[in-house]
Amino acid sequence: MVETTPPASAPARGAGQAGGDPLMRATGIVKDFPGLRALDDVSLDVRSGEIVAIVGHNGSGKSTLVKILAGVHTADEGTVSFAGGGDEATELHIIHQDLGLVSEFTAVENLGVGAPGGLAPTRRRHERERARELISRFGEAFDVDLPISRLAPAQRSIIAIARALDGWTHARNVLILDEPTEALHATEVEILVNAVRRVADAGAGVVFISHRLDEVLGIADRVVVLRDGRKVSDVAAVSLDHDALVELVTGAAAHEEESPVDRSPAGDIVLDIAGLRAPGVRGIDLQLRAGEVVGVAGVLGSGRDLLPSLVFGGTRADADHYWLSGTSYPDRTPRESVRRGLAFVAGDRARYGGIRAMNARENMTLPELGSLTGPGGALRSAAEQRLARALVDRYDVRPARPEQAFARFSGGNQQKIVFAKWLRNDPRVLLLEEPTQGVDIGAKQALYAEIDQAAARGTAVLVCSSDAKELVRLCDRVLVMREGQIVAELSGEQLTESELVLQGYGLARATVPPAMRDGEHP
Ligand SMILES: Nc1ncnc2c1ncn2[C@@H]1O[C@H](COP(=O)(O)OP(=O)(O)OP(=O)(O)O)[C@@H](O)[C@H]1O
Repeated sequence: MVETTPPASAPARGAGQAGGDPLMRATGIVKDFPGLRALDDVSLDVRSGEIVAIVGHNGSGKSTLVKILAGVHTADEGTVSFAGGGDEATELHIIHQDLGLVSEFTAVENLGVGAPGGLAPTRRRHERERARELISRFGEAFDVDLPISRLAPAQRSIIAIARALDGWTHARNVLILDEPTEALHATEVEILVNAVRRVADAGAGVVFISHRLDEVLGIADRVVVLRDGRKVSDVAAVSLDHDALVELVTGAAAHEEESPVDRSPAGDIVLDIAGLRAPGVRGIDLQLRAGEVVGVAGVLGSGRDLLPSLVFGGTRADADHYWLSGTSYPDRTPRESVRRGLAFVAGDRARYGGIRAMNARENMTLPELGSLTGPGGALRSAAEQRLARALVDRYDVRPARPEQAFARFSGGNQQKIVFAKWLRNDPRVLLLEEPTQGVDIGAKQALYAEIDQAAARGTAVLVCSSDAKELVRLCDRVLVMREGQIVAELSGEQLTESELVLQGYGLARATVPPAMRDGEHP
């Protein structure tokens, strides 16, 4: 049993300096799930003023530890304690991977400053202004009256973070952020990191979970590494560099990152769209050829994250024309899109990625069961099981249990299952939104290889990502969006991380997409 015992209060050192007795102390935590020890004798101290990063491969136990600290799970062994008592008791504030927001509510309602609907106009105005002010601390300004399901992932993250920081009665609390930056563009990350640093400087303890190791080294004072449920390292961040951290996470020496593949020239046009329009997207022309990987970059609010769902038919969009494999496809729906060979790995994994109550096997085989059914339409169970087993092995899903419920896999392993589900049928067009979010450094390279191979088999790939490095690694060319329009196209030597960032912010010379030159229309 976990005892949550407030220890004798011991004030921490001055703001901004890690020191004193811990605000939070976990000792000897053990957690077993059926057939699996998720945490094995893990201890963690968090002091006032320090930012502690927890890193580890997918399934290493990070989220389980957070859930135990939060009291969501009960540990089988070990204790968790917090400093202070009464009004001074250290509180724990957590932003989980799924953010814990209500999709149908607006930003104002999610920030808890207004009950949904039914407020007097003056009060509502006041609360709207308050919500705008909270969000503006992150350098952001977006429509606080939209249901947050219509906002970009990064905007939703910002609302969750603003909510967690709002209303603290004293500064010496502990804030845990579980992969808060997965969908954020580099500059958005910087905004968040600065905000988190301010919270620590004011005297809070911060726990930051991320797979982005460079980011971890930039923000953390101390780095705790979990591997297979055990703590293998707990050291000052200054004593680590990228390679040392990779080695601690993977247990193997860091190897050079794969260089981009040399692709054969792209084939015929598979997807040909002109004048795609929807709220936030103002007339986009897009052509994808068989075998090419095209990226979409842009800052928060540029329309970057809207594009895959608009192309897929998950969100309604008008277009002057929309041709798929030479056939007009004016009325798009997700079901029909799948039938016509479109696949969509959505950024919002919790909502669209997988069906939580189904197991991994059912999730992976769901989009296309035709090849697994016999003459009478009955499912050939043995064939389905064989396929599920092969996919679990190929994508290195851990644990390798096709019968385990999707919801019980760690976030990164859920992403591998979603990939396996969409890639297994060689889609004509593969739409990817933040394809490696929550995926650890080893699995990321494996997913990149899968994308390369899909392209080599002739799939046209569209990849929207906040990670410029990822776009440079994966893409033949990258379209840069700003204010709902494509403002540049980068390829060849122009396609660099810095150029993508400059173009995203409109700080570089405009590059006219080749297809728009000389009045030519794609
Ligand atoms: N409710 C559950 N039932 C069974 N197994 C679970 C449950 N929750 C987590 N696990 C397992 O415990 C292990 C640790 O999972 P956890 O979510 O803590 O990993 P993680 O380090 O947060 O991974 P990721 O980086 O992918 O988010 C995994 O093998 C996971 O499948």
